[in-house]
Formats: sequence, structure tokens, C-alpha cells
Amino acid sequence: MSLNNIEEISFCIHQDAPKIHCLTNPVTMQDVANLLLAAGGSAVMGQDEQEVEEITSFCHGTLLNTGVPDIAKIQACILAGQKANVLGHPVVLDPVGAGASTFRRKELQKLLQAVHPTAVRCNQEEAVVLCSLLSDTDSPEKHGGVESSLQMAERDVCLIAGQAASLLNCTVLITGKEDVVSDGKQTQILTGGDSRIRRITGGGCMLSALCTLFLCTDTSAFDAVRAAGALWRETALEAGRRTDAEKSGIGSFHVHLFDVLEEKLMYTSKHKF
Ligand SMILES: Nc1ncnc2c1ncn2[C@@H]1O[C@H](COP(=O)(O)OP(=O)(O)OP(=O)(O)O)[C@@H](O)[C@H]1O
Ligand SMILES: Cc1ncsc1CCO
Repeated sequence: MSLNNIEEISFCIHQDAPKIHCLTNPVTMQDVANLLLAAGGSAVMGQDEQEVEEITSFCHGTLLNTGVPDIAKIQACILAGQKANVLGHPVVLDPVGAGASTFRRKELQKLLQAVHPTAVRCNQEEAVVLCSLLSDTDSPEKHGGVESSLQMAERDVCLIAGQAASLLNCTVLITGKEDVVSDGKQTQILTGGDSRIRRITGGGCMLSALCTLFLCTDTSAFDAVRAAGALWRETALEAGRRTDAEKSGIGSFHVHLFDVLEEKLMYTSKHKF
């Protein structure tokens, strides 16, 4: 069976309640755990190398978010990612701030030599850095830390997404003003959303978790990642509408994201099946 739409994906998630092993960063850890619960899955956080393989084994998907990296964290990501690869579990890489330091670039290169991600979710700058690491070309000189310093033309984002997908042999979702999803053979642009999502930290980290959850259903990697990207943009759009209706601010927008996501997934799974 191949699941093609959000109703079917949502139904599967609520039936199976996939557990996601999240090796993530302390800045957005709680949001990532709450997002997975709101969506119908759950998170298990654990990143000591003595336990990661065991935790990966009983989970259904693995999220490797390399924000706030250190040597031990990267080693744990390698062990968890390799275990997930052996078990055939989906692995999502979120290479937060990939170009922020020489250390991050070196450690990411090591991780990518050891682990094959099913999907990568990143911003434009992180995608350009990944491509430079994989093809031994120069990285961009200007860096925005964990935010993207680049605002590329849509056509260039499509090219980078296709290049990264081919180099990594996986599905790549590059987020920004528009999102681009590619598996190297097919590429799609996602629009809509609400730019206020850039004023909370973790909008990308939460989306990477949602991609991992959707990849735990019986659908192709391209369709799962595209569905997660599209749903997250629709969620932001509706969260923005509710924030405006209440004349509220960014804190309310943040909370509405969880309410809207839960409603969108609950509604579709309850009413369609
Ligand atoms: N200008 C924009 N307008 C609308 N939506 C946007 C805009 N920029 C980013 N987004 C959306 O915000 C979400 C996060 O993407 P972003 O590129 O900000 O990730 P990120 O930099 O990795 O975030 P973080 O590091 O805070 O987790 C995506 O769903 C993306 O579609
Ligand atoms: C701000 C920040 N620094 C490392 S991770 C993170 C959260 C957004 O990815």
C-alpha cells in the first residue's frame, strides 16, 4: 500500500502512534516532544552512547538534529543512525547551523560518511553548506549561525535541493520563504504559510520531527516529506489567522501552532475513517 494523502497518513499515525528517537538540541527539545505528541506520535530523547542503540531499536524512526553539537553527541548520532539504517527505520537529519563553525562542518562530514539519512530537512544556507561538504567545494563565506544568511531565487533553491538529494541519495526539504522538496528525480515547491514562524525558534526543528513521524507510515519518502512540509505551512497560516483574530502576539502564535496541528491531524483521522 502506498499512502498518498494526509488523511491516510494521519489515520496511520493515530493507529500506530510511532515513537521517534530524537537526538536533538536543548533549545527546542520540549517543542519537538510536544509537537510529536500533538501530532499523534511520541518522542524518546536519549543521547548517551551507552543507550542510543537500544532506544533506536524500540522506536520507529530516528531524528538526528545536530544543533548544539559536541563530540559525544555526534558519536551518539552515528551509533543511533547506523542502528536505524540496519533496522530499516527512517532517519531524518537536521544539520542545524551546518556552516557556523569548522567543527560543525567536520563533524557533519563524519556523520554523513557513517549514516545514510532517509531525508534531510534544512534551511537554504545549511543546504549550500551540505552540498559543499559533499562535493569538496567552498562553503559560503557569510554565515547566519542557525538562521539562513541566504535568500536564494526559487530556481536556485530547486537546483540545490536536487543536487543535495542526488549527492545524498535521499529526499531533501529546503525551507525558507518557499519550501522545496526533491528526491533528485522529482522536485516540488511549497508555498503559503505565515512568515511569523521565523520569529519563534524551532520552526524548522519541529518540522524535521514531523517529517520523521510521517516517514514512519507506509508512504514514499518524497510524499511523506512533502506532506509534512505542506501541513506545517498550512498550520502556520491558520495559527496566524487565530493570532490576528485575537489581536495577540508571537507567544500566542507559538501556542496556536500546536492546537492547529492537533486539530488538522485529529480531524482528518476521525472523519475520514
Ligand atoms: N518567509 C517565510 N514565510 C513563510 N514561512 C516561512 C518563511 N521562512 C521560513 N518559513 C517556514 O518556517 C519553517 C521553518 O523553516 P526555517 O527555514 O525557518 O527553518 P530553520 O532555519 O531550520 O528553523 P529553526 O532553526 O528555528 O528550527 C518552515 O515550515 C518554513 O516553510
Ligand atoms: C538557536 C539555536 N541554536 C542552536 S539550535 C537552535 C534552535 C534552532 O535550530
